[in-house]
Amino acid sequence: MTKIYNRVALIGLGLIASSMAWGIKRGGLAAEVTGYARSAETRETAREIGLCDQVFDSAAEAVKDADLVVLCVPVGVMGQVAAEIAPDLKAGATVSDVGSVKRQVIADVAPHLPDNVHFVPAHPLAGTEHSGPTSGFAELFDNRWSLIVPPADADRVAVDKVISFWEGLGSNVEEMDPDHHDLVLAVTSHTPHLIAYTMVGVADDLRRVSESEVIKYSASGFRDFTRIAASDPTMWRDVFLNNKDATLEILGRFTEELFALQRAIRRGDGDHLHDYFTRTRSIRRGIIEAGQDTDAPDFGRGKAT
Ligand SMILES: NC(=O)C1=CN([C@@H]2O[C@H](COP(=O)(O)OP(=O)(O)OC[C@H]3O[C@@H](n4cnc5c(N)ncnc54)[C@H](O)[C@@H]3O)[C@@H](O)[C@H]2O)C=CC1
Ligand SMILES: O=C(O)C(=O)Cc1ccc(O)cc1
Repeated sequence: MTKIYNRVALIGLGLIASSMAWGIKRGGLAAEVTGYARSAETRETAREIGLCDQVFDSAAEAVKDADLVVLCVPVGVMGQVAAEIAPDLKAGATVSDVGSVKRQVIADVAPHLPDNVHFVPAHPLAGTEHSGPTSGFAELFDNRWSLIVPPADADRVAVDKVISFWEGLGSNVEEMDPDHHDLVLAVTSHTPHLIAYTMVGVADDLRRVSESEVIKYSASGFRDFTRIAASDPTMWRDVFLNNKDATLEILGRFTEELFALQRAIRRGDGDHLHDYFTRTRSIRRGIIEAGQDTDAPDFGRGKAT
């Protein structure tokens, strides 16, 4: 049990905040956790399940006396929430967030914060397709990366405390610059989500294949697509609207490659397809052999041909 903060305030009580609340309890990372969510129903549920020590009816009350305030709302409303809490932040407090996009969130939040608080944005690379206060679990961040994205002039002590906090929640932590974060996430998370949404939409449009067949006969790839495409629409709308440049860049490259593969299929160019798939297979194997896939214990090992 390592107490890092006296009072932590969680604003927005969905999947990530509820996982943090349970994880804070598990690790003894704070003496007290307070919470606030916009909807009265969410606040009531949070009270019923004992998610926080206190759930307040306003964000201002929840952040009073908090040493760490974490914004756990969709990225499109981060700025609005920062403006709401700014007058009530304790001097010397740290404000952080868990948004999936960093450059726009920093641009939206930073101008509202008083000079006497620290701003240390973060992003846990862990989640599920579920949302809301009952969807969280303490183990969500175990052995997953959390990226810390501090401004260049950030207070080192404040940054190190946020790092210890995420380590206490079970994460492996690395620091990253906001633009690079947004490009990496556009490749590894945002564009893949859009592709999953599209593929499930295509299957839904194709009336010759019934819905029950889609589920019944789906091999694991498509099953994963349907899981991902069940993610929260508000959260993902905000991700794309706020990481426009990087996702458009990656989508542009994706569609070019897709057209090239489409042409190879039409022309019967098996060499193109085989070369392409050989290259992509070696990327996956390289990641696993380098021991960088924290999720894949043995998968694929010893099968190199
Ligand atoms: N779901 C995931 O897999 C991951 C999500 N994130 C990021 O974490 C953040 C939260 O996502 P989730 O917990 O999944 O969402 P969620 O939908 O489960 O929870 C969001 C919460 O914010 C509240 N909220 C919305 N607007 C608000 C406002 N204006 N003021 C106060 N509360 C408000 C909602 O009532 C809800 O309690 C997002 O920024 C998302 O990009 C980061 C990593 C993974
Ligand atoms: O559920 C999944 O597969 C995810 O990809 C979870 C996720 C969603 C959004 C993030 O910003 C980080 C992780």
